[in-house]
Order: sequence, then structure tokens, then C-alpha cells
Amino acid sequence: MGLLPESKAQGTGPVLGASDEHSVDPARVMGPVQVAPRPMEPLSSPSAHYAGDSHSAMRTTALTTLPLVATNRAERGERKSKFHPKISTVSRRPPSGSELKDAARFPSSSATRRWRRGTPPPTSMADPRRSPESLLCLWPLIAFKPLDSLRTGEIALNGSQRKWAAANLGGRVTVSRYQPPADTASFNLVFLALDLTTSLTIRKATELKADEFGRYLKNRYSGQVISPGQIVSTRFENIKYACRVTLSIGADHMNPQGFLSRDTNIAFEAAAGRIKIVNQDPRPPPIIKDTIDLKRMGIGGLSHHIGIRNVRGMLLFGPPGNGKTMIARKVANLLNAKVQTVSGPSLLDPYFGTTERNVRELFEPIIKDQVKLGEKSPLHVIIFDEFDAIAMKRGRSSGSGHTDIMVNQLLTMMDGLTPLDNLLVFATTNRRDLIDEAFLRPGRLEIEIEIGLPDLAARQEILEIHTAKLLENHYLDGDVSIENLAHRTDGYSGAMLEGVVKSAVSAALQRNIAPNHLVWTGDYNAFKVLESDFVAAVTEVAREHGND
Ligand SMILES: Nc1ncnc2c1ncn2[C@@H]1O[C@H](COP(=O)(O)OP(=O)(O)OP(=O)(O)O)[C@@H](O)[C@H]1O
Repeated sequence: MGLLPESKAQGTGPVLGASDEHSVDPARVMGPVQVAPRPMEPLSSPSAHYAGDSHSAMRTTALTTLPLVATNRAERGERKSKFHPKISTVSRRPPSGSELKDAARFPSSSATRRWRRGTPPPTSMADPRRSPESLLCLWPLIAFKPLDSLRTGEIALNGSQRKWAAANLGGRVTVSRYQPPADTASFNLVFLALDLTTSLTIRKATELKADEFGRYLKNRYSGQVISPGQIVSTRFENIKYACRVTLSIGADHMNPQGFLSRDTNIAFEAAAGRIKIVNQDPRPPPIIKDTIDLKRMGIGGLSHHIGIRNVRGMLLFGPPGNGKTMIARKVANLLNAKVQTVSGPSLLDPYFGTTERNVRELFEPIIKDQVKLGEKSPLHVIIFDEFDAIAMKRGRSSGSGHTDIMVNQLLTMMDGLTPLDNLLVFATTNRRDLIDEAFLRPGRLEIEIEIGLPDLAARQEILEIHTAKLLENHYLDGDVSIENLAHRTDGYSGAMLEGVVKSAVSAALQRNIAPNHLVWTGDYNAFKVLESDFVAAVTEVAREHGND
């Protein structure tokens, strides 16, 4: 049961993953356990068991955070069994003195930095400080069951689970029990998008029936917690699929982590290649249904208006550069929708009637699909950037009343002569106060989400997102502290934080280019972006935005 070398063990983060068909026996599932990167703690109870143990032992001890050391079956002299192939194990025992020292160092390891990106499930999509990427970085969850062949204190993770958790064999992880919300209905997922391009085992072109595969997954995994980024390995019609969760939306507050239920709508994606998806519902299900508790989202008194209809639109408002457009684009893309992004001012035309025509043309393909295909129409998404330019309060403009005509036309198009059930509208604005209230009525932009400036934790997440590639390629100097940078950038928007990273990289590149020659003189392997590059970039970006 060999320990990994110290350096490797340090770099190993938390372990987690989807349960795959071999590691979960639904009858014995104990419920999800959260694996999180915490400093190791000594065992609190010698009777704490994770493997080969009874339900109750698991329940009574699972609250303890335990240090674990990964091993594999071969090391333990075990053969792969038919029912538990490819299982590696993580064994638990009291930490040695040197491991406790590691634990003290652990928080500064690159693995920890990477995992700090993880956050507990957001309480609301309306949280203005959460980036879409940050929504994808939840603590991984896994459902554990007792397995007789494991020794006391061991847990088993398959390859997909280790990959998702960036966990190596022999690495230490800590595990703690995860308590889902008591209201399980609100913890159910309403929508799940799975990307199948991770299915490496598929050698020849395969046709996958989306409807049947969806039913199979729901039968098999109903009641399991699914998280964004997770890879679920499963065998269907003799083919092993690795399904990566690219989008998951919960019933309550659009929490992206929740139970797969028989009512969860599943959409599949696969890059053009070996997997051809057929029988996919051409129109992904509505992302927002009456199952959402609108009151808890801060929208009172509209539930009875919305009934079971889909929400038609969302208004994203707040200061510039904090990801409004990005959120809209990501959601639209992941929903596999036909997306049109238009900037409000680009629709405006001084020639009489041209603006109205532009608006009409925008809606034409959507109306056509709705009339022709009805329920089978693909989902269309229109993203209106700078919406205030075309949705300004009526009665304010002096002169021709041109703006009022356009607002009326836009409202008419959104309502549709035939209700447009195939349309989802995102409108973004920095000036919520300028928008005509009529747009905010039910059936139009029913949900308003304020996306404000990021707070400290959100700034750290955003910086981590934008430095992830640098970190991965070892281009970040060891002295760079994202945490410090987050402290230094109070009041910066997401776009400004992205600018800080770009500017720091640019400064580091400059150092490696010979003056006057524009020739790279550095050593690619030794290229590092330094803490001082970031510090200078913070000031530079502030100056650019007139904030210094
Ligand atoms: N929360 C965030 N997480 C990660 N990156 C972000 C975030 N917010 C902004 N960014 C970065 O800033 C860029 C600009 O963001 P985006 O255009 O979506 O902001 P916006 O709120 O729509 O701004 P505007 O009101 O000016 O249109 C994004 O493409 C992204 O790179």
C-alpha cells in the first residue's frame, strides 16, 4: 500500500466522481459524500470506516474529515473482479508526522489553489458575483457504498472519477459527508446536458438513440447527485460511454448540482465524429419551469401568471464587464439553441420603417419554425445586448415618437401572434432604470437578474479561471498569489480582472523579447509570469479605467 512520493502526494487534490455502473449498487447506496480539499486532520475515531462496513457505521462516521492515501488493487495483490473492474482504492489510516507537516503545507500547493475554485452550490443564480464558470466548479460529490473486498478505511474510485477529481493513485484526499437540502424535490435537476465526446472507447461510427439512452440513464441513476464537470461512465447497448456533464440546472434557484430524477430532461451533445445522436428532442426542454420557486428568487406574486408555461425571457442588468453577455451566450450554447446576438443600437436606423423591419426580420425564422414545426421547433435564443437602446421607456422621446413605435413593435413581436414557445430572450443592460416596464411583465422578461461587481471570493474565482491555463502549463511563478491579487483588485469588474491577467502575461512576454528585434530570446520552459507582473498590471488596468 505504497504512499506516493511526498511531492506527488501534496499535489493530489480531493477525490470524487460519478458513481459508475460497477461501483454503485442502488440498494446499497448510502447517499452522497462530499470530498473536499481540506487540510488533513487526525482520525477522531478508530471505528470510522469507509469500506466493507455497514450503513450505520458509515453514517455515524461520515461527518469526520479523514486523511486518505490512495493505493491500487494490484499493489494489494487483488485481481480485477468481474463486478469491480478498474477500481483503485484510497485507504485511510492515521497520518504520520510528516504527513501532518504536508498538511500544513497543503494549502499553498498548486492543487489546493486549483481546488479553491470550488464553491458550495450557489444559493441562487441571481447571485451577482458568480461567473458561469464558477457555477461549474462545485465540490465534487460521490455516492459511496460498502464493498466487502475493500479493507477498512478504504474507498474505491474508478478512472473517470479520478480524472474528474484530478486525483492520482496514492494521493491523499479528505472526505466529508454532504448533506443535500431537506426539500429533495427542490434539489432535483430539471435539465441535464451531457457531452459524449469523452467516450474514448468508441472505435467505429455509432448511432445513439437519445430518447432510449436518456431513459436508461434515468432508470439507472435516478436519485444520484450530479454535478457540473462530472464524468459519468456507463455501458449502454454494449458500448461504454463517458458522459461529461456540461450543464445541469436544478429545480430550485437553478442550482446546478442536484439529484437526477425521472423528470430530468436530458440533452446529449457530441462533436461531429463517431457518435451520431438520433431521436434527440429537437427542442431542448425549457430551462425554467413552474418548478422554480420564484418567490425565493425575489420575484413575488408572479407564479400564478407563469403557471406551467415556460419563462420567455430574462433581463440581466448591472455594471459593464461582469459577464451578463457571457452568461447568456453560455446558457444558449449549452442548450443547443439557435442563437442570434444583436446589439440594441445596431437595430436602429434613421430611415423610417427600417428599424421596425430589422426587428421583424429578427423574429421571422422563429415564427416560421413555430408555425411549421410547433412543439418540434428547435429552441431559438435572442440575446439583446444594450437592450436599453431599443427598449427605452415610452413617452420620453421628443420629436417623431420613433422610439415608441419601435418599443411597441418589439413588444408585439415578443408576445407573438402565435405564442412563441420556441423562444428564449436574454436582454442585457447597464441601465435597468431606462427599460420600459412593459418589457418586464409576465410572458416577456419575467426574470431579472442583477450581475454586480464581484466580491473578494468571486474575484478570486474569476482570476483563477483566467489564470488556469497558465497554471496548467507551469507558466505561473510559484510566488504568484491569486488570493493577494483578489485583495488588491477591490472594485474591479470581471472584464478588468481578465485585463489584469492579459496585461501581466504581456509584460512577461516583453521580458523575453529582445528590444528592437521583436525576437523571442527567452526559454519557453523557463517562461514565468511573476507576481510583480501582476502587481504592475493591477495598476495599469486601474489607470486605463481611470480608477487610479
Ligand atoms: N464573472 C466572470 N467570470 C469570468 N470572466 C468574466 C466574468 N465577468 C466578466 N468576465 C470577462 O469579461 C468579459 C466581458 O464580459 P461581458 O461582455 O459578458 O460583460 P457584460 O456584463 O455583458 O458587459 P457589458 O455590459 O459591457 O456588455 C467576458 O468575456 C469574460 O472574459
